[in-house]
Amino acid sequence: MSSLLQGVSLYLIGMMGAGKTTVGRLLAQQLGYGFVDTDDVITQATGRTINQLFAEEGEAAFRQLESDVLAQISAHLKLTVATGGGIVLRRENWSYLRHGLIVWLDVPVELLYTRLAEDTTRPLLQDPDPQGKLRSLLEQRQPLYAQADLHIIVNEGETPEQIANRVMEAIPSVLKTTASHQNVEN
Ligand SMILES: Nc1ncnc2c1ncn2[C@@H]1O[C@H](COP(=O)(O)OP(=O)(O)O)[C@@H](O)[C@H]1O
Ligand SMILES: O=C(O)C1=C[C@@H](OP(=O)(O)O)[C@@H](O)[C@H](O)C1
Ligand SMILES: [Mg+2]
Repeated sequence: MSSLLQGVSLYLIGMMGAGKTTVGRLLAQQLGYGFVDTDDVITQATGRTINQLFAEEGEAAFRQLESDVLAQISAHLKLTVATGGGIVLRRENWSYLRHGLIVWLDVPVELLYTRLAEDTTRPLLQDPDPQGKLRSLLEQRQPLYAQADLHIIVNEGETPEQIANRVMEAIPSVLKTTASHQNVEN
């Protein structure tokens, strides 16, 4: 598979709780790729948590850091990149994501909510109605996530391993589509 990909990196996008970090690690192992999580790079570089950054600097400053980090990551091949759920919001980020194959992990809001109900590390969910917040964020972002190369609809009860396997199985179909597009256009 990694020879088929020819070193092209994978970028996982999707909502908070979709499993980008968890599934991304597994995919990196399976592909023999490096693994990078944009949130981890930001917290390591700043020495602050995502909660602290949102509280002390604001979301706009966080988004700028996120774009800067993504720009640097996109210079590398052979990575599986777990992004933060809001990476799709900035147009400039798409030019970096397009360096690789973009995979949308699409998880129903009810499932996201059960996964994140006890979680305190996502500042945007520190809201009186976290499920409603997830719903409105998804409504806003869905058309952006839909620009991914690969759309993986995750079902309840599917393990991270099963999801990673489905991504692996789906990759050749996207590469084939890309190649046939090129044939038509050239
Ligand atoms: N397929 C899955 N089934 C059950 N729980 C999962 C699954 N994938 C991820 N999780 C859990 O959901 C939470 C969010 O996962 P995470 O990988 O951090 O998502 P993201 O990076 O997309 O926000 C974590 O507690 C993780 O263990
Ligand atoms: O959806 C978002 O806007 C965010 C998602 C988080 O990452 P995960 O998607 O890994 O939870 C993190 O970047 C930050 O809390 C903002
Ligand atoms: Mg994550």
